Amino acid sequence: MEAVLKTKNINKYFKKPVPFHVLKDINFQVNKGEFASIMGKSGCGKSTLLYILSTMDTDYEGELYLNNQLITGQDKNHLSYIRNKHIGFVFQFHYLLSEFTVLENVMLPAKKLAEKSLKEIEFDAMQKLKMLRIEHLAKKRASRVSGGEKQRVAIARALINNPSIIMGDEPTGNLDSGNAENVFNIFKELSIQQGLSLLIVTHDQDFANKTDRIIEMGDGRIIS
Ligand SMILES: Nc1ncnc2c1ncn2[C@@H]1O[C@H](COP(=O)(O)OP(=O)(O)OP(=O)(O)O)[C@@H](O)[C@H]1O
Repeated sequence: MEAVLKTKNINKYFKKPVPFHVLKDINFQVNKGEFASIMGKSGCGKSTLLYILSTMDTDYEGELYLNNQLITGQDKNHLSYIRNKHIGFVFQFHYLLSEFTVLENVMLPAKKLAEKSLKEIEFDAMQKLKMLRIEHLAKKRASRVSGGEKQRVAIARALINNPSIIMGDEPTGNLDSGNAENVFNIFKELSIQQGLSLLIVTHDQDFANKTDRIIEMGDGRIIS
């Protein structure tokens, strides 16, 4: 199995307000095309782990690999590049720029990467919007589309640089059941048809049950 993401003995400590061992010996991997979810009680360390896996937090012990490349210890600029190129994020809140159009929002991470011309980026962004069946919204301001549509725009934006993995922190947390199912189906399609890996933190048992694997966390550890 080809690992897209892999951790070796990740441990994390918070020093304040009191010393606290928040993540304990985290060892797992997500394979190419695998759709995995992370579940666990509030406060067990899911967001803290995702913050490390997404390369945002570098203050931990152990090793993190992305596409077999050691990420731990890389400098900030390189981490920012890796994050933008290889990881797509979808959060509970969409974080779209409300005054920008849908198309402009989707184009932003590719503009930041600056590896393609604006014409190419616009073409790619339209392709992603078509894939998510929201191309008719391209010229609308982000503030003018519905909640479910906003989350699909956020997914299109996460996909624009063709990442190896999508990470999500409760991406369906703000959606009604119909829209949540929609997002699940999009993720499933991406994993099957494009071999994209997904690692999604969720409190939604129905959502998790339908993923390929549930990673259960408890008290800072992976328990199953
Ligand atoms: N910056 C911080 N400093 C100190 N303690 C923290 C910090 N961030 C989080 N914690 C603590 O670490 C533990 C894990 O928090 P985390 O946010 O990772 O949990 P979670 O599983 O994502 O919870 P939830 O499901 O409620 O989002 C909690 O006890 C939290 O209070």
